[in-house]
Amino acid sequence: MKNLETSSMEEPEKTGMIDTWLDKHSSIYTAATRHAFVVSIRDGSVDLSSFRTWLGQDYLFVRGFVPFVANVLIRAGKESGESSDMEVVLGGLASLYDEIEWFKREGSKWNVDFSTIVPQKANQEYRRFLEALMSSEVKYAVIMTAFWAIEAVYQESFAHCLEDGNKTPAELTGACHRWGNDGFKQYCLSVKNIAERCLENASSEVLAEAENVLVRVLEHEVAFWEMSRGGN
Ligand SMILES: Cc1ncc(CN)c(N)n1
Repeated sequence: MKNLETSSMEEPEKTGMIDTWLDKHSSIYTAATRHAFVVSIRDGSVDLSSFRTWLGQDYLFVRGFVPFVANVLIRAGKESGESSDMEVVLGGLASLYDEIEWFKREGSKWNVDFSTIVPQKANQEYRRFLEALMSSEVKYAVIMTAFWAIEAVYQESFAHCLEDGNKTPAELTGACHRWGNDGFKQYCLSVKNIAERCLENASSEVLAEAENVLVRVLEHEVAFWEMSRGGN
């Protein structure tokens, strides 16, 4: 299985449309990447029943995310015009196999029986949104922007739980390393650079759609954290 932690090449950060949009929508971006649930992991006050809720719901989310990434992969092969896009997305897709195995191990560790878990409203709505994005009507630049945002929120959030001064409980650092490691950060940067390259040549309609989709992803991420914090 491809290991994102060791295989990513260092990519330079470029400033483009996405950073402009993140500045413009900074309050929802901060709400998604510094949510109270994430901050509670970092400061050690996390309610473990919330963590268990997140674990079960995210397992279901990731199973729905696999076909979404597979769709991105097909489109990278057909529509991108850059052969390296496919490798970047393929690396992400391959790592989802490990991610599902990791969830199963965590499920046993935390006594979360995934077979009995029903997706909550925020999860269902997020997955419906992903399904809509898989339509062939949605432009490659738009789906790439969404793909980047989905991955980047987890990267930023969990990296925050590992930054200096954290009191993240030892039993939760595995989750934080899964998305907070440098390889995942570089992979997110590769996806961002693909999205930026596509946005450079996009029409104003496509740019408006990509901006809207970016904000919608952030809203879904906030709702997902909120749902997790609700516990049960
Ligand atoms: C809700 C959510 N968003 C993003 C990711 C990162 N793939 C995730 N696992 N779950």
